[in-house]
Amino acid sequence: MELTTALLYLIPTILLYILFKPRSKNLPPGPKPWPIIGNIPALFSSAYPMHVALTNMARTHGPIMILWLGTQPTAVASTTEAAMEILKTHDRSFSGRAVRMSFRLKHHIKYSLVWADCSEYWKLLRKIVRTEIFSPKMLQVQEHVREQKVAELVEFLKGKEGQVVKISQLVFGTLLNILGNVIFSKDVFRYVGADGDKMQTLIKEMLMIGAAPNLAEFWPIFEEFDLQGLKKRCNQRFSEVMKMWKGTVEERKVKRNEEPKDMLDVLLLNDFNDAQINAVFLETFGPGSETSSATSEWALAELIKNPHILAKVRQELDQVVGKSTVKESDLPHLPYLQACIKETMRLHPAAPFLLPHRAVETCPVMGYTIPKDTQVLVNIYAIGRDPKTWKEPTTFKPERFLESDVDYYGKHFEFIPFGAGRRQCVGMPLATRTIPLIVSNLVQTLDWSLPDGKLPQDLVMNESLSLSLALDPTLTVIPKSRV
Ligand code: HEM
Repeated sequence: MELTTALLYLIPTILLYILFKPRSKNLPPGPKPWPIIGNIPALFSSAYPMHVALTNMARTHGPIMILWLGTQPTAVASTTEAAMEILKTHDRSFSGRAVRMSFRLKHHIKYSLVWADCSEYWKLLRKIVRTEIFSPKMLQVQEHVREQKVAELVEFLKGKEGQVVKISQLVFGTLLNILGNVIFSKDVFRYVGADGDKMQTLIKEMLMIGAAPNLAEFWPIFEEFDLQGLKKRCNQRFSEVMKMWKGTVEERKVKRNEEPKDMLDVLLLNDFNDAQINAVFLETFGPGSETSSATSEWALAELIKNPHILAKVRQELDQVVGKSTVKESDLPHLPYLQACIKETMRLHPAAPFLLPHRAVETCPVMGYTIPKDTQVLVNIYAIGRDPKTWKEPTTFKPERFLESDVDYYGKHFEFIPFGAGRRQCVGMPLATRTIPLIVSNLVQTLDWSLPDGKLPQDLVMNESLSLSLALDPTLTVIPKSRV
């Protein structure tokens, strides 16, 4: 019945599309689209994952190109200059979000930080997050908790000596615990025991569902039918995950901390209601965990694959930290480690297209016209591997960051793993502490070998793109305590 109704909508839409196909002038170049389906076949039937397919297409069509995903125009920026025009010169015009259909949940989207346009509420939320939740003071208050969570990970791994472990799963759990403590001062992941990873499963499933291609994104006419059931499945996970923290929120409403100690205290102090609190929690657990764990996994994989670089990291740790455990306060004194993390983010950006932007008004870019409501992707994967900017672009070479002042804060458009401008990642101050802390502790205290007697050079570094740009297959390693 639903399908029949959908077809009744679709047929007139196709006819209208053929008759009144948008013929905006001066669009950027791009591959020739098919009627109705646009460039979907070129993109999804390619032998390469989407980020590589788009990088290859840009070689033919140039720094800014346009593709039609079904009936929806998508502009893709693939050079430093194009990124700068979008995120700096015309930052306001491109500050909208192209909202993933599966995330358009009734009680969520209204209060979303990630998916809202730059409304007054969005501005307030960002201000609170920046100045009260990830402020230098609050980050310092919680520093010892993050160090403790990383120490627990290391202890667990020491107990797994000689056994094969999937590192990303454990790092993801550690990050959920770090975030759980940022959010409401509680762990949400247990290394052992039934249901210890329930939150992890729900968050991953939600992100996976959200990242899956949704027909309604290509043909918005299908939105209300939810033909693939993606929105419904996402909503179910959201309801379940909310139940996991409901008790904590209710308890805190009754018994408040005098001084704000975590995100929940801050939100209650600012009179946030339950729906607002749920949205903020979800959007901290979601983007915070997956991106940081993918980056930590890539960094460890690169260090294992490049033993001479790992040796330099350990030498720096020996000199700066000696026999003590690496603390967050050591991180500013470990430039080589920091260079390794930057090099990881250049080669393997967790969000290779940032999050999808949207033109809130028609705007020029590099002499072309981007029509209002076009989805805009900034291909930082292509930018990070552009041979015009980077020597030996596909080689893992941390030294390049020691020799330059290029940093990830959003001023150097050739390297923007956290984005730039008004939609830049709000979690950057946390991520830039947590990831080097995890990676340095893992290599300081443990030696790593590969299963089945494989040598470092045998490590396969294939990428897959779903929730984020992930190592595929995931890194399986055997830990051994270092003496
Ligand atoms: C390696 C770690 C991380 C990376 C690479 C990363 C990357 C990004 C990127 C590329 C964006 C979109 C920027 C744009 O569209 O222009 C973003 C947005 C965002 N990130 Fe992160 N992120 C990381 C960690 C975190 C953490 C730890 C949190 C929170 C705890 C977080 C929360 C957010 C939020 C809420 C947004 C949406 C901001 C907005 O639209 O206004 N991220 N992040």
